[in-house]
Amino acid sequence: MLNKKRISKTIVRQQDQTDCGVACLLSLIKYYEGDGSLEKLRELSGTNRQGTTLLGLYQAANQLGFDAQGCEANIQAIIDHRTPLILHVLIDERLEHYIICYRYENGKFVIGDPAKGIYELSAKELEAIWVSRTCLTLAPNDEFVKAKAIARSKKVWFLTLLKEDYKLLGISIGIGVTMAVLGTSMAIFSQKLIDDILPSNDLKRLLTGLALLSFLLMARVGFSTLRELFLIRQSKDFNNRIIDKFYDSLLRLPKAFFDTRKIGELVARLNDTNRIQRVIKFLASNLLIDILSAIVALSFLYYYSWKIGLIATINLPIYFLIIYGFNSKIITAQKEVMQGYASSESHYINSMQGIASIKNHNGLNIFKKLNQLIYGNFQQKVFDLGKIKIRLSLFSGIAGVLFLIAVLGFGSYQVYQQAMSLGELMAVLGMAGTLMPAITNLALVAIPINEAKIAFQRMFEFASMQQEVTDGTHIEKFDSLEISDLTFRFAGRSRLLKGVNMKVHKGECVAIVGESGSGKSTLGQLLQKFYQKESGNIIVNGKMDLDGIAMESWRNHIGVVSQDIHLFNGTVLDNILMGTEDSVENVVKFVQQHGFEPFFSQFPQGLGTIVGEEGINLSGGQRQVVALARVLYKRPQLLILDEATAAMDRNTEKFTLRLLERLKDELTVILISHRLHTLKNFADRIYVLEDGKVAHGGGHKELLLTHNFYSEFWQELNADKKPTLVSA
Ligand SMILES: Nc1ncnc2c1ncn2[C@@H]1O[C@H](COP(=O)(O)OP(=O)(O)OP(=O)(O)O)[C@@H](O)[C@H]1O
Repeated sequence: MLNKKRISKTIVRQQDQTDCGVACLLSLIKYYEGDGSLEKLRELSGTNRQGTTLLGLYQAANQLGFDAQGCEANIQAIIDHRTPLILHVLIDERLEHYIICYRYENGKFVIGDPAKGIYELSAKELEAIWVSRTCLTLAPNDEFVKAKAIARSKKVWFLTLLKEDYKLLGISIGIGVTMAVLGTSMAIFSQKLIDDILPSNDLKRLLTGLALLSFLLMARVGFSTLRELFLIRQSKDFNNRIIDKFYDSLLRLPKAFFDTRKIGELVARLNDTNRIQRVIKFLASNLLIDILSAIVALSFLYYYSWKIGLIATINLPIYFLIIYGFNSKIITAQKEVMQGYASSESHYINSMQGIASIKNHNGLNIFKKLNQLIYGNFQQKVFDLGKIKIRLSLFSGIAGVLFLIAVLGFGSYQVYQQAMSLGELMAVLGMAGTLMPAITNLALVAIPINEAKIAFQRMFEFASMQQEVTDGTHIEKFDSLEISDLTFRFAGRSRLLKGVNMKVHKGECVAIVGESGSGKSTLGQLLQKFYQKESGNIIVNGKMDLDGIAMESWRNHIGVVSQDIHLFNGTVLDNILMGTEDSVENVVKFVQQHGFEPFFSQFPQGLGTIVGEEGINLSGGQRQVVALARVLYKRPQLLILDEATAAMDRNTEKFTLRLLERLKDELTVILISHRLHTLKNFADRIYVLEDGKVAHGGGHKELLLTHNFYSEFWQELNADKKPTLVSA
């Protein structure tokens, strides 16, 4: 029998239309008691704005510990298949969608639909929408990680973050306990004052009592200040530590992670760490005091009147029931607020970065409207959460008032009956006055805890991702690189490189040319170890596979100037040094020796000119010159230039090529370029990338003998140069 309860508990709803595939996969992960997030699955499956391919789902499932298989099947095969599978269907004859078919039972298919939930379909109904007849079967294998194991590692991660704070937190908790006890002194004193001191007419007793009370209250103020001090110190240390750890984990994630993320979302998550700290502080400062205040106050209530104590005890579960009812609503609303915040942050960054395109396209109004929509949506979520919180406070507030009235009413009755003194009534009211806010705070504690839980969850999601593999063999120098039968595909995409073969030796310059989108830059990125190849070999120095070489060692030997040059905030000098400790004189010497001086002297303050967001904007060509100086200063042995001269004027490009020619003995160059005319005299070999393979390779003359992308260029150029008859 199919466990429908388990299905309805584990089905994950899609966040938008493109998520249906990953939502199906996540539902099945949860169905098999695992855990995960849409975020992670999106990355593993290469989900983008068009959605997820079945191939992407297959790849993600296999990486997550499933034995997955994509197949074509028919209805009978699904009836016979007794475990859940994902079907690719067509809704309303046009919309591609994924659903889960859990099982065929009692003449119907039990369907889990990330858009609509759980329902049943007859064979005929399913046949009508399952047009492609493709499906993904999956069964968890030994590598499948159960949710419990994930929760354990989450806990360990969190505790390691908090470990160094135990002492400070312990001290502030200790102070908190003392404060909770001292907090009762006022109530006790009021009882003594009314029942004993005032009737005795003894001024000395009154003064002694007041002095004692002043001392206790002062001590409370002193302790409170001290505790605040400890807590802000803990805040500072914890925030530094958590951001340091999180930022470090982020930087160590593979490049593929950043390809699919919006910067705003990442920044929002970094800011989320503050929420966690706020809650730790709140818990350490308020929670324990509230618990202790409640216990102490309740004990005193029992001490003065067991009946009033009982009234209080009965009242407590009411609060917790109220909170329990609100819990899931708050969690969902809070998640949405955070998501809304991340989206609006991302929208700001995106629009600021693309300000030129917005202006050129007269897109101000559209972006303004978009902002109203995105930010409005965020504020609506904040409003919705606020409404839930207000409802919660309202109910708990009403329960509080009812409780106080009950205590006052019953206490007054006791005084009428002379079962209680007036002073005791005052003390009881005082105690009830401390008990109520403490209980209300405890009842509301679910909110910050949930907030921190979500923030932690969002942070852990990134921090726990597989980082770049950095270890391996160190190499002393670079001699040669040989690529054979290299294949590669981006997650969920068809194969981009289908068996690339090429080689380059020390002192050589090879060029890679081909149409846009043929995979040249991707090949360059594979050489930078940004992505994992699918198959084939990249052999370094004739013996070592690139995969086995330590990341740091490899990156020490290579230098890259890529299509998108990023200059960091700081001076030109800072950008050349990139954190290396060296004297300015040495950099100046380097700049002079390499002939960069005329370029940098054009900048207002030469090497000291501030570039990047806070300084002047350099032209595209100037940026490329700075990037070239930066990479050569690193003294790489293998230089990868990806359209590195594309923005330069003819003279600057000539300077660059001459400089590289000069350095050729100590430098191997891989040049990815569309500037084919430059290659004739510069490149020792030219590889033409076509349909994922090196279709042609050789020197300039050799390539001109066959028909290819490179020879076509020269043919057209020569044709253009032929004299034409000018009609009179
Ligand atoms: N991170 C990515 N995820 C998925 N697909 C990608 C990613 N990066 C690039 N692609 C795709 O891979 C293909 C090859 O891109 P690549 O940048 O390597 O081409 P290219 O030959 O260098 O093009 P160009 O000459 O225009 O620079 C393109 O279709 C591109 O859309």
